Amino acid sequence: MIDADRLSSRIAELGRIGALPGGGCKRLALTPEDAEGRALVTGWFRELGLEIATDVIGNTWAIRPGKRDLPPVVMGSHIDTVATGGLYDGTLGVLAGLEVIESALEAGIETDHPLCVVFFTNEEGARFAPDMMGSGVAQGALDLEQMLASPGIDGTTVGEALDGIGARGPAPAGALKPAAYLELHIEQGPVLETEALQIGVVTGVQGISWTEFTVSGRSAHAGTTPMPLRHDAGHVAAGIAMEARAIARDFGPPQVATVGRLSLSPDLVNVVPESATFTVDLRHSDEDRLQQAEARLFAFAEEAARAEGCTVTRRSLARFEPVVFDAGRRGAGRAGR
Ligand SMILES: NC(=O)NCCC(=O)O
Repeated sequence: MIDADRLSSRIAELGRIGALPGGGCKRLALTPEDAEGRALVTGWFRELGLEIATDVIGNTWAIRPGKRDLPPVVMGSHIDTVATGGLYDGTLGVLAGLEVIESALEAGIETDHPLCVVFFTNEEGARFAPDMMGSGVAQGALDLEQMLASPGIDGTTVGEALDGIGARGPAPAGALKPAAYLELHIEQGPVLETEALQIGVVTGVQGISWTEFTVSGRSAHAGTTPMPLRHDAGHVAAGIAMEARAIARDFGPPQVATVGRLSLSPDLVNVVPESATFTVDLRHSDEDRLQQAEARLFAFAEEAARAEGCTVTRRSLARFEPVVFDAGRRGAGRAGR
């Protein structure tokens, strides 16, 4: 039996780090708050006498040895949050993994495979793109050097931020080789709750496409510049944002589209913007549909910029193909219901 009270109290204690006044918390990756969270969780690993390791991108894991020389069954998630994060997002997966190990230790249960709990660095991608960075590096899906050079929203690179909080470890990327990976995660959307379901087995991960657009036009006086003579970067950005929404509408579920960041320059009430930088997050569980959504958006952006006498450039911040989870593991989840 796991100790649900111990699990809840750990979730609450971790949630006090970076707590927001109205509830929830903010522990952006590799900030001092993240460092405090890492220290707390690693302290719990240490109290159980587990073998702790940290790799070059700050992924940290703890192992309870198994009876046989086999790769570990890994449980975990992340402890970084977005700027308006919930208490359970990521932390549940890490602390539930810890709880499984502690309960097994208390009950004297020995397993063939080692049991491992891990927290991956920058899974949220809120400070540094892309998301799922630590696990991507661990699995060889993302290049370590490129990720270390990735600039954050404040200009600091991942490498600098890792060193800033002393989170860079000696273990090489890919040192953690799981036999299987299990993650308990709070639902990140409202569907289970709307349908009054307690729990679901996740079937896969959406394909993710993050693009940063920069539109360049010409600043001009808002009062005296006739509309046909404008090269309004803000107008083009607004059109592209509307098109992203139209794509989601036309494609239908599960296509989703989000403009999460947008900044105009010079960002003044009475000046036509000379530049606009913004992001579009497109997701779909089918790779062909995702590519079609990207193609439509990119073509629209070119045309919208041209029509306004502006130019547009784009930069890919994240691109992951959809993943379908292992059928055997999913079936095991259903059998246990
Ligand atoms: N909470 C969480 O696991 N986030 C993944 C990042 C994303 O969905 O962009």
